[in-house]
Amino acid sequence: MASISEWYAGKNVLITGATGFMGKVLLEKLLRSCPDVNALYILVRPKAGQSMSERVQDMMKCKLFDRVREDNPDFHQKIIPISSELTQPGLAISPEDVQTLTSCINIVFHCAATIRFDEPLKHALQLNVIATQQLLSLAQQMQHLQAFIHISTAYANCNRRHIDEVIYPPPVEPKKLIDSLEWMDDSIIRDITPRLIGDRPNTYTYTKALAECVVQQESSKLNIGIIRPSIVGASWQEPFPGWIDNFNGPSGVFIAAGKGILRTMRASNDAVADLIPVDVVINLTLAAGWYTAVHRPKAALVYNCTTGGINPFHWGEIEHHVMSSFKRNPLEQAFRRPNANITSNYLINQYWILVSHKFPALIYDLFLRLSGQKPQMMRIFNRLHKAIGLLEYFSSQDWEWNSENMNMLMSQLSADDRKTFNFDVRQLNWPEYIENYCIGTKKYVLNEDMSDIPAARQHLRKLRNIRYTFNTVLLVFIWRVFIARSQMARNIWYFVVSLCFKFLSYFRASSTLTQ
Ligand SMILES: CCCCCCCCCCCCCCCCCC(=O)SCCNC(=O)CCNC(=O)[C@H](O)C(C)(C)COP(=O)(O)OP(=O)(O)OC[C@H]1O[C@@H](n2cnc3c(N)ncnc32)[C@H](O)[C@@H]1OP(=O)(O)O
Ligand SMILES: NC(=O)C1=CN([C@@H]2O[C@H](COP(=O)(O)OP(=O)(O)OC[C@H]3O[C@@H](n4cnc5c(N)ncnc54)[C@H](OP(=O)(O)O)[C@@H]3O)[C@@H](O)[C@H]2O)C=CC1
Repeated sequence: MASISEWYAGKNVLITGATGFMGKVLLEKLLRSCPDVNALYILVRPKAGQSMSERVQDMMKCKLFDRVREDNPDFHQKIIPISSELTQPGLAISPEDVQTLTSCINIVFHCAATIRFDEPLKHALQLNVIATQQLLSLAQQMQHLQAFIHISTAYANCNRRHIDEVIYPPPVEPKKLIDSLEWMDDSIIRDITPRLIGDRPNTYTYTKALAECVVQQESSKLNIGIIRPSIVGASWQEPFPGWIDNFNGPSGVFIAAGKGILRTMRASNDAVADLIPVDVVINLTLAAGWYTAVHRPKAALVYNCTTGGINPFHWGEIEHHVMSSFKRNPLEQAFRRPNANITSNYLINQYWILVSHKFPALIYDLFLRLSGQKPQMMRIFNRLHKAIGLLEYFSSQDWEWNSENMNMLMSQLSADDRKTFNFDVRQLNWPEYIENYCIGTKKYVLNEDMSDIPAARQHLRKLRNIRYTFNTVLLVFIWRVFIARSQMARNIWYFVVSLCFKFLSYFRASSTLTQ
């Protein structure tokens, strides 16, 4: 049987969400490990004042593509951008482009989605469900399509504790919901959203569950695979360790902790931190594409792409390794020395928020005001509290995912494919991975130079000295206030001083005796 790379040779691939975190890694891996792939069609929209082509050109300059660039400087010729806005009717693809896609595409990878946890329901539905439906309709017109791979999330069914590799009945029939939301006013939708999402934490997980149902409805007409990654983190090995380009999920938390801003967060020390490296997800996705096309399973196969059941690691351990990594490789211009702690106790967390977040922010903003600058720390903390508030649901509990299909797929690969498209997370060394992850946030998200580490360490030493001085001054001040106001404090003070004095005289006496 042909290897995975051989199978992709000569194929035309369609990717949605190629400008996103996972889409970019998918594009890079295809170009690097399947060099004979014919063309990669990517659906892209203009954004933030940049045209589609400018965006694609910028993307290809990204460091992520360095290895591909080395192997093949003309790699960009294989990438064919197609203008598309997924929230528009017909995905806003021109009739000529529809014609091209329907006549040549062999495999579709659907990565695009809104992953924001606070997305208004109507928009999340539009992008995560309706766009998926429209893409499936387009796929049905593709004359040479062999597989359709949909990227879902392991948390689509996070209202269950144990999650099998099956598509669960949707919370509501997607079509009915789409029809009803069409005529509803935004304010009404906002009001009924909590009732609709029920025991799911946000519109993201809710609409991803509906999208799976929409995909299943088409599974009799197409060869479909569904990938459900858990919390996707920096790359483990490919194209280089620690590659990450965004603040989503744990990355923003790590950065905030590394900068010394985040000191406390609600999370359970013993809960499994189901992180999965992005390269593992992409390798599995490409292998699943190959398997779906070659073996044509009768029903859509779901792959829970998780680590918890295979090589578990816990939030408490993550906290420890993140902190020690940022102490060894500090971020530049930290606000305070990195020292974040997680707790599952609401009241303790609130106490530390007050003492370690709000109080220092207030003092710093006061300092900024007095020095004629605009206060900003309180604003940063308010945003941070909003973000971590949305993540706490996922860090305070754990889930069990069955990952039999991932194991089955691994058993189907040749020894060479298992190396080239490695998704065996049993080999993942967590401390090493977390170290590279933290360094990756520094290098690729914050664009900090590793040569600045000595200066960053020096800055941390300065912060430590400021803290010691501040604590000493505070202690002396509080004590002075007490001594001035309370006879009892004065008595304690004299007692402690006389005790120290006696202790010292005793030592002096005993040392003169021994001479
Ligand atoms: C050491 C302790 C260790 C303890 C560990 C505990 C860790 C727990 C982590 C648990 C993670 C669980 C994730 C669960 C995932 C489900 C997986 C998925 O399926 S789906 C995948 C998971 N999906 C997600 O993770 C999505 C979650 N994110 C959201 O929903 C929204 O970003 C938001 C509501 C948090 C903020 O909305 P809003 O206020 O409107 O702000 P915007 O978004 O518009 O961003 C504005 C600017 O700020 C930037 N920036 C953003 N975040 C941070 C940050 N933390 N910091 C700094 N900066 C940040 C951002 O880049 C942007 O910059 P620019 O472009 O302007 O230059
Ligand atoms: N990151 C994670 O932790 C996890 C992600 N997933 C799933 O993986 C997939 C990819 O996630 P990730 O790469 O992290 O997400 P990103 O937010 O990084 O990327 C989303 C992609 O979708 C595109 N997109 C969004 N809206 C539109 C639109 N209206 N029209 C055209 N394109 C649009 C974005 O394009 P643009 O650049 O133009 O905005 C971008 O390319 C998603 O389906 C997500 O649900 C699953 C589990 C975990």
